[in-house]
Amino acid sequence: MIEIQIRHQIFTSSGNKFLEVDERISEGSFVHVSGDSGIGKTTFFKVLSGLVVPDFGFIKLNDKILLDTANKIFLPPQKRNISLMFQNYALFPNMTVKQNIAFAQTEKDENIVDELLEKFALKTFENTSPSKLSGGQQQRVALARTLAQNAEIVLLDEPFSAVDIAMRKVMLNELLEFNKNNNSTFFVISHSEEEFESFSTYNLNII
Ligand SMILES: Nc1ncnc2c1ncn2[C@@H]1O[C@H](COP(=O)(O)OP(=O)(O)OP(=O)(O)O)[C@@H](O)[C@H]1O
Repeated sequence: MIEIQIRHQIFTSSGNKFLEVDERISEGSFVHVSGDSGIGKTTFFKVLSGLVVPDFGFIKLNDKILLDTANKIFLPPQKRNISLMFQNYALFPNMTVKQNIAFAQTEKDENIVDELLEKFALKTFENTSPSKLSGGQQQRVALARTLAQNAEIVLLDEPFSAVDIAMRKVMLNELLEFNKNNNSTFFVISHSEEEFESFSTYNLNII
């Protein structure tokens, strides 16, 4: 079970508001995160992963407390076993595609890297710098890198925004398979409701 309680003031162009989340989510869920633009979805991911400390927060993953502001408990990002794919990919320009994907692995496993290169049609670019790739190709590298971490919680911020429809299907199937096989919990921010409606097991709408 994942318990999440967050209250955090965010500063938007239309004034200050509170990002408020209070949810209990079963492990292994595929969570579709929705909400208006600028409502705080990315900030929510940053709080979950430990990049932002909220004004108030309690996050528990099974028996492990990741955050408890009332008791001054804060596990840093590297101790949370959560992987995060940013909207802007944040790939390392001085590494090849393959090195980018392998970098994230705490336990190195080249077979997994090769499998991901294959599945996301990146094999031919494995020794290329990501800066030479198109936006959609870079997004595929970012997603492969995030999955390669094999984390308990996977956070994906608009993971398909730059890829074409055919590749979206491939990537989506890959995510679902990964979700099922690894029992990791996925949180996916996406504006395409209909794409996620049929298979997401939990809806988290931020208001
Ligand atoms: N650490 C922070 N503390 C307070 N406010 C923040 C913080 N980080 C971002 N903000 C503000 O919170 C607001 C919400 O931003 P955020 O990127 O989380 O929204 P979003 O729902 O992901 O938007 P979009 O769907 O357009 O990507 C923005 O106006 C931003 O300036």
